Amino acid sequence: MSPEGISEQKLVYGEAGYVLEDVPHLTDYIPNLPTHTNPLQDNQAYSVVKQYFVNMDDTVAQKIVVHKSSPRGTHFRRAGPRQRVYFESDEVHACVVTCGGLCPGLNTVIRELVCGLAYMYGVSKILGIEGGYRGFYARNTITLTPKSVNDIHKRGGTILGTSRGGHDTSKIVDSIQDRGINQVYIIGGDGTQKGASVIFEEIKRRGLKVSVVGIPKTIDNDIAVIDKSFGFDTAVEEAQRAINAAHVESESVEYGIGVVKLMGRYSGFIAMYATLASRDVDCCLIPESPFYLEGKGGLFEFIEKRLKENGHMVLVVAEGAGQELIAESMRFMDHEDASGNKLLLDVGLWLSQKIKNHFSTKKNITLNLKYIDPTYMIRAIPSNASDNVYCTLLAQSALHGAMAGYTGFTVGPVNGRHSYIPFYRVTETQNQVVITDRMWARLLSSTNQPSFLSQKMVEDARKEEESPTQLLDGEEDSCNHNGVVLL
Ligand SMILES: Nc1ncnc2c1ncn2[C@@H]1O[C@H](COP(=O)(O)OP(=O)(O)OP(=O)(O)O)[C@@H](O)[C@H]1O
Ligand SMILES: O=P(O)(O)OC[C@H]1O[C@](O)(CO)[C@@H](O)[C@@H]1O
Ligand SMILES: [Mg+2]
Repeated sequence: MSPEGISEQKLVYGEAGYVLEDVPHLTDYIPNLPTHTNPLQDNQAYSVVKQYFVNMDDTVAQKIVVHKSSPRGTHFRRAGPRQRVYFESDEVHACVVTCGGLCPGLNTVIRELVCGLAYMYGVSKILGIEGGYRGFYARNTITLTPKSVNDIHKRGGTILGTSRGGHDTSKIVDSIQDRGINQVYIIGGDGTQKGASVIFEEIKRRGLKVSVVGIPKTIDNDIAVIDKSFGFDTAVEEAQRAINAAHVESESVEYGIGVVKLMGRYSGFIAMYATLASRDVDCCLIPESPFYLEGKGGLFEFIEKRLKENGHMVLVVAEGAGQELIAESMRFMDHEDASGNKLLLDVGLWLSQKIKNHFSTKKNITLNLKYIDPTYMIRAIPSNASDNVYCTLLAQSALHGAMAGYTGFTVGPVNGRHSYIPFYRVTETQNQVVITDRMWARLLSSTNQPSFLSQKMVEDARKEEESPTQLLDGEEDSCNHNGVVLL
């Protein structure tokens, strides 16, 4: 064990710099566990599929842009059903919990976990834990069956309820142990995955035959390593309605400005992709890219220019953008939510006021500014078709992993292939937009907005581009940070 009580990393080295960052297995701490034939072997739907079972040696490369002489680098265990399983169908007692903020697709993941366990593995004991982590010890449970979850994917939110805070590891593990649960499916964001990791450590310390599986959820797309998180596509699509409204409003009046606030506490992915998708946005502001209002190259100057050119403009701002500017101009209150996440000040309202004041006092222009905040409306809708498919794959990959005896892992696509990733890899950093990367450059050239970067930042970024190793790393970052859609 490392000093923090976290298990040692399971690293397997191969030739030419190959490294497998493997996930824990129940047999790591419970020797001589019996295995069983995978029931899928006799399942009509699967028995005809060639090579249905994943080869034990299959791994997924984290870096796919490589140079001739570069080492092969980090790999993760490929997700999918295994020939042998470590649970018999009637032995499984699974539970599902949802934690953190809402996200389109939560109900789809719950549904597919229940249906997958029941239809593929013949599991009949599945519990829903109500109200997030604290529900393990403070709330009732719900029995989940394929019938009871049949049409929940058509609803937004989570049928189980969710919460922030309330993670009491020993009470949670006591509850798991007392109820005889042996597969725990935990759906949630970065905080939730940290919580899942300590639950796994405690289960391992107690020597319990319990698989702990994390399914990454966050509308912000800020979970590291995986290509993108479920609900993100739905959010980008739904954001178009708000942007369209802002565009219609602003172009219908004199000096019209539409300001749209989108979610993204630390990462501006929704704002960036919604802007790129729309083409009606004149300026996108995200937490990763500092901006300034006054003076040459500032936001006010750009707004004035666009208004002169087009008579109207649309501005998209991620909720975490410009927080340091707001803090400077207001009495800053450093508040946190129950999980310790920083509570943000409303950048949309603040910015709208600042823009209106500037033009009325300094330019003698009365703007027609409409501020639209669709954030919770976007988060509360059901997932779209592509997210539904994605949620299904996530759920199925998760339960195949648990049945195969893997534990202490998060499931997710890495370069398009579903993989089992150790908890520490998804919790050690947050996924953010890299503003010296090509995707942000694409956005800047699409909106033709200023970069707001100082000369020094531009020079530093250029130096990085000129170094071949840096370039390689940068390319890889693009893949993981910007999702599977990179060209
Ligand atoms: N370091 C941690 N250790 C144990 N539990 C944690 C930790 N961080 C957060 N949690 C627990 O995880 C749950 C969810 O955390 P949080 O509210 O930060 O949401 P999240 O999972 O990050 O999702 P999102 O931020 O995308 O809405 C909470 O119940 C919280 O107590
Ligand atoms: O649900 P709450 O506590 O209002 O939190 C809102 C936050 O949750 C997120 O939607 C992430 O789940 C962020 O985008 C947002 O800042
Ligand atoms: Mg979080």
